[in-house]
Amino acid sequence: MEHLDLSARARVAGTVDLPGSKSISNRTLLLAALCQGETLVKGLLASDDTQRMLEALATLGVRWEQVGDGRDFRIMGCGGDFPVKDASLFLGNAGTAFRPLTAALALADGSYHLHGVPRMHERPIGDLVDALRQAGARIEYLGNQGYPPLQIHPGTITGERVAVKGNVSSQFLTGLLMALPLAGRDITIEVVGELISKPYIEITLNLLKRFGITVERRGVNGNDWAEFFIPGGQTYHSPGEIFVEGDASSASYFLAAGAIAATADAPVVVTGVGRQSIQGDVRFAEALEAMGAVIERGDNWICASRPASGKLKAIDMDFNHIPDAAMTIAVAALFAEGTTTLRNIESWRVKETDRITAMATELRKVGATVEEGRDYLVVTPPAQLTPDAAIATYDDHRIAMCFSLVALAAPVRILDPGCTAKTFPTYFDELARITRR
Ligand SMILES: O=C(O)C1=C[C@@H](OP(=O)(O)O)[C@@H](O)[C@H](O)C1
Ligand SMILES: C=C(OP(=O)(O)O)C(=O)O
Repeated sequence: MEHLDLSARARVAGTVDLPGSKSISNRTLLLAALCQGETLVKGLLASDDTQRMLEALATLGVRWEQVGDGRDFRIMGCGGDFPVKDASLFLGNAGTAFRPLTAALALADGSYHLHGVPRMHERPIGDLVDALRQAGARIEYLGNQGYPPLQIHPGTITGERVAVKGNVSSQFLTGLLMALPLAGRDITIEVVGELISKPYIEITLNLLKRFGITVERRGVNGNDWAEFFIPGGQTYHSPGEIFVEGDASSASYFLAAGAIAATADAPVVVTGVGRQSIQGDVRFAEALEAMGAVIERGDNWICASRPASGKLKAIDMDFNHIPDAAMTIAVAALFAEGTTTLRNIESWRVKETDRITAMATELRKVGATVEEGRDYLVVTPPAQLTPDAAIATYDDHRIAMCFSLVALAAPVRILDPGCTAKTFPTYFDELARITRR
């Protein structure tokens, strides 16, 4: 297997211009397709996940073209009436493509076969399919019940109320929120049980608003996330031009590097996200602050350096709101004094791999003592990190990226480093630019 050997690099300093946000890129592409008219999407992320969405839209007959330096795209929307009515779409392992497209195509009066990589066929989608079926959609499981691949048949939307479970993935609710305005009638979405990953719903609502769609969030019995009312008779309106801000989850690796090893006079700075960001993962910086790191923020940048005392301290925190960036804390914990506990992260088990087990396994390879629970991880660092560990990455971009931080103390081998292409193909080049011996 291909690998990348990272030699020990004790110093880190410099600025990283972040690539575009995955979550915003894929939402924006689909919303632009659902519009009547053209949208210029600026600063789109170039990665496997966005490529899957672009290819899917092309297969569905949505015209788009690359403009300028390659990061800007013009999308010619089709008002939700996809020209191609019978298609097979390969969606890789992109949850932000698979879940919202399932919802949009279930309402699109066509026959669509949706499939992905083997791991995508192990990632649940049953709660979304159940909700769409309540609204009148006709969706068939082609493999295991509750999982992709799916065959969507033409259906008629009849329901006025759908219930969706919120405790496995917020992407199911995101898919419904993006697609149900197409139904042309008043619809209420009821969220059953605890909703996880809430900040991703904020991203969805924010972007829907920019595309002219009104959604009323209604609290019930003190739960602000209980219901979403979508008034009928709405159409998606292109904002004309939309700019994709930098990826806040991708920022986490550089900010953690700064918090571990940068000095205050030569910090690590990421540009593209800051105080104005609409992504929940900017709150990763708060977790670093709790560990003692020095963080500064501007409207469009965040800067990190190590604590004045020199060493990070352990934290015990609920990470349900930032599940992706939280993986970076599990590795930063190797550099902290004491035992770090990450709580309420059960969704890790159904992502690119079972991330709780995978992180525990790989953290142990560098010498950490790790306790793994159903929905938590407890990490105690060793006195010294074990050198030359070979980190398996399970085709999970975030495992490859967060374990690169081990090199701030000990040489480490990252197996299959190319897996970062899912969201950040140039990650290791950027890391090399800011690290020194
Ligand atoms: O909606 C989104 O853009 C995402 C939601 C999160 O998933 P869950 O809601 O499944 O936690 C996150 O992990 C994923 O990377 C992106
Ligand atoms: C969980 C992730 O991806 P997806 O959008 O495929 O759910 C992730 O990027 O960490």
